[in-house]
Amino acid sequence: MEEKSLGRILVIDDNEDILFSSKMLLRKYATEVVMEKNPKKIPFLMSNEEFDTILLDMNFSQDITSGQEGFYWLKEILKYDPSAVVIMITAFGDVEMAVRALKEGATDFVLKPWQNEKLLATLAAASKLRHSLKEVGHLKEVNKTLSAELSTAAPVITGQSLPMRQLFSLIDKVARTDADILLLGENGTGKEVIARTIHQRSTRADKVFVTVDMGAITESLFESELFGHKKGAFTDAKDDRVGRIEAANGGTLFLDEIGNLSPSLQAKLLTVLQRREVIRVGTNKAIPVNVRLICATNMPLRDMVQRHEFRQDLLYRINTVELNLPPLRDRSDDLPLFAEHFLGTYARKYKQPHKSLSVAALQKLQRYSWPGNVRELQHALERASILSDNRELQPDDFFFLPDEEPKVIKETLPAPALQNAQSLDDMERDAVQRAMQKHDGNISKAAKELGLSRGALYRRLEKYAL
Ligand SMILES: Nc1ncnc2c1ncn2[C@@H]1O[C@H](COP(=O)(O)OP(=O)(O)OP(=O)(O)O)[C@@H](O)[C@H]1O
Repeated sequence: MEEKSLGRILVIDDNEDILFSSKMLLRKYATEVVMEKNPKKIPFLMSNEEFDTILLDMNFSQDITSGQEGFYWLKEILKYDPSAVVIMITAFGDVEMAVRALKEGATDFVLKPWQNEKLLATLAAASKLRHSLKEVGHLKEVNKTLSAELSTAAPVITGQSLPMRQLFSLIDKVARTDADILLLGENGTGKEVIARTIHQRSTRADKVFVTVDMGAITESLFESELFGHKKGAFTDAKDDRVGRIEAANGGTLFLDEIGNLSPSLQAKLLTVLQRREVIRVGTNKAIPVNVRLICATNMPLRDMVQRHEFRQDLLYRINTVELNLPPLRDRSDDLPLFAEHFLGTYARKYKQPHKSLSVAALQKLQRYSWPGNVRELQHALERASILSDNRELQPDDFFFLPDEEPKVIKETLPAPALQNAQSLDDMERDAVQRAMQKHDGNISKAAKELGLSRGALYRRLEKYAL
């Protein structure tokens, strides 16, 4: 055993010989050994100090062997520190009493006179347990803090556009069902925000929400990150490690950018999801896991299945319910709400008066195509909040790069036409008209052929009065 690895130990026994011999044995392995003859000092000690392990005698009064005092003090200790690790000392080898002590919250027991090796082994196991209990306590705290932060600092905006109202009514239906969910949508549409909202509205709300960015995990670290590993399983495995899937046990596992997984990693993930158990690298023990799965991607998974880039069986495994997050340009009715919310956030952040949007500025924002969606809107509003002196933000407070020209039109433009702006418009009008005729007025199909979003096509139809 490593020196000082047992942390702080408290020994409570009315027998001075026991106190002395335990101190002699433990001082090498503990950072400190505190000895106490009088159990009545326990409340004082427990409210002022923290101990990693406590060795507690069962019987304090001479000739009394019922263990009642030991049980009483055990309860007292656990009142002060519910995750205290207490080892009972008993001289009588009374199995019934030891079993009762374990039931009442003791971690283990040792018999007097003890063998040093046995006592050290018991303490080593106890110290590991204490370490894990503290870690779990810490993680719970972190999780609580994060959930509290999330619900206060970043409320989800429901939006008032039709697509968002439809989306939230679906969310309310599925959130409490535990069904696995696939979120599809362009970058910045709020997939992660929605995943957290589903978790918060689910029966697992008080459990963990664990995110894994599949796009950021390298092939070599995948198994260790997701499934965990045993100390020594590979060169860099210095400690045992819990994988993200196991860490999410009982809660929600959010796999972001699932479309970025290589085929071999897709196969590994599928196996784990089907079996609902993980095996840490370097072990062969299967650990059952109960997680609610939410996956997200901005990639066209169905097209990828056609092209054999994404496994069909994995798609079926993750898409029990599919939710599509519409791009911001298709829900311009939500812009005023988002703007109001983010302008409020930045006013508080930069300690400024709450700015608003002029009608003209709002119109400019509603005409723009927002390729970066809500994230881009957020940045545009933050920039304008910082740079503009206007209380009411004006169109000039927002700068956008011109909309990308639709791909099909670009490809078919004959070179000479570029000299004349008028004919460029004509050509765009022609292309839009042809696409609409070809698809019998079906906006989605025409937009797809032109490489435009539905919103961008609507604007062009309006512009050319088609
Ligand atoms: N409905 C919403 N309510 C509040 N904030 C939102 C909403 N939708 C998006 N946002 C904000 O927009 C930004 C982008 O959201 P989020 O990260 O959830 O998008 P994403 O679709 O997961 O993006 P990516 O695909 O790039 O990971 C975040 O800062 C988020 O707070």
